[in-house]
Amino acid sequence: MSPDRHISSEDTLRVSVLSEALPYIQRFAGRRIVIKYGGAAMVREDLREAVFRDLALLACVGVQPVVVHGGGPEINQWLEKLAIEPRFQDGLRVTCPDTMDVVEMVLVGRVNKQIVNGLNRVGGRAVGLSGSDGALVQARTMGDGTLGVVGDVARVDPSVLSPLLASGYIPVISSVAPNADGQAHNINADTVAGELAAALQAEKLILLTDTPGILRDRNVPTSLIRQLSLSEARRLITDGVVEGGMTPKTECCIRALAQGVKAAHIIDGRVAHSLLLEVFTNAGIGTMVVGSPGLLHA
Ligand SMILES: Nc1ncnc2c1ncn2[C@@H]1O[C@H](COP(=O)(O)OP(=O)(O)O)[C@@H](O)[C@H]1O
Ligand SMILES: CC(=O)N[C@@H](CCC(=O)OP(=O)(O)O)C(=O)O
Repeated sequence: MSPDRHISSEDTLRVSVLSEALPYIQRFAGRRIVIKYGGAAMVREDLREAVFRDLALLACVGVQPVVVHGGGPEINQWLEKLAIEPRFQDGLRVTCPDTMDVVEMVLVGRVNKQIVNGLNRVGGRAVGLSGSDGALVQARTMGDGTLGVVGDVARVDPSVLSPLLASGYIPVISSVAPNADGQAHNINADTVAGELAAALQAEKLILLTDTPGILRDRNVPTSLIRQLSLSEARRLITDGVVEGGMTPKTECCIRALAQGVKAAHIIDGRVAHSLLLEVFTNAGIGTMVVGSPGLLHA
C-alpha cells in the first residue's frame, strides 16, 4: 500500500496553493501594504469576516498591512436617525458642524472599534487610530469651504506607525483629522489611504470597493479595465468615464503612484478573499494602476 493513500485531493490542493504563495510571501514580507476597507466588504457580515482573516493572515506571514477604513453607509444611517439629510458633491459628503459630529462619532468610535475587535477576534493584533493620534494626519479645509469641514490631507507624519508595525500590530485608521487649529475635518477615506501609502512608501495601495474595478462602461461589469498607466487614469477622469465615488479613488491612486508607491489596485470587495487573490496570485484581480507601463502584476 502506498504510504500516502490517506491524503485527500483537497489536502493536496491546499498545500500546493500554500506552496505557490511562497514567492509572494517572500516578496512582500516586511513590506507595507495600505488597504482602504469600505463598500460592500464592510457591510456584509460574511465578507467582513473574510477581510479580517485575510488581514490577519497577511500580518501572520510578515506583511505589514495598514488599514484605512470608510463607513459612508453607516454615517448615512445615523444621519437619517437624526433627521439630517446626507448630501454629496462629486462623491464627497457636504459636512456642516452637526454632520461632522456624527461623522466623528461613527467613524472614530463605532466603525473603527468594530474593525479592531473583528481583527482581534480572528487572531490579528489591531490598534485603532484616527488622524489625531500621534499627529498622524493634518487636514486642510478643501477648496473655499463650501463643502463645510471637508478636508484634504495637508501633512502625514507616519512615525507613530513604525513601532506598531515593527511589533506586528495592524494599524486601523479612520479618516477624521484636525486642521492646524485643531478643528476636526472629514476626509474621504480613499484620499487618506493614498497619502498614507505615499508617506509610508508602501509597496501597494489596495482600495476595496463594490465594483470589479474601474469599468470602461460603469453599467457593464464585464468592461473591467485590468491595467492602466498614470496618464490613462488621468484621461478616464477628464473624459468622464470615471465619476462619483470612483473619482477620489482614481485620483488617490494617481497621487500615490506619483509619490513613489509601486502599484495601486482598485478591487472588488464583494469577492470573498479578494485581498489574498490580489497579493498572492499572479493574475491579481481588479484594476491595477502603475507608474510605468508594461508591468503585468506588481
Ligand atoms: N468607470 C467606473 N467604474 C466603476 N465604478 C464607477 C465608475 N464611475 C463611477 N463609478 C461609481 O463609483 C462607485 C464606487 O465608489 P463609492 O461608492 O464611493 O465606493 P466605496 O463606498 O467602496 O468607497 C461605484 O459603485 C460606481 O457607482
Ligand atoms: C468627505 C467624505 O466624503 N468623507 C467620507 C468619509 C468616509 C468614507 O470615505 O467612507 P466610504 O469609503 O465608505 O465611502 C464620508 O463622510 O462618507
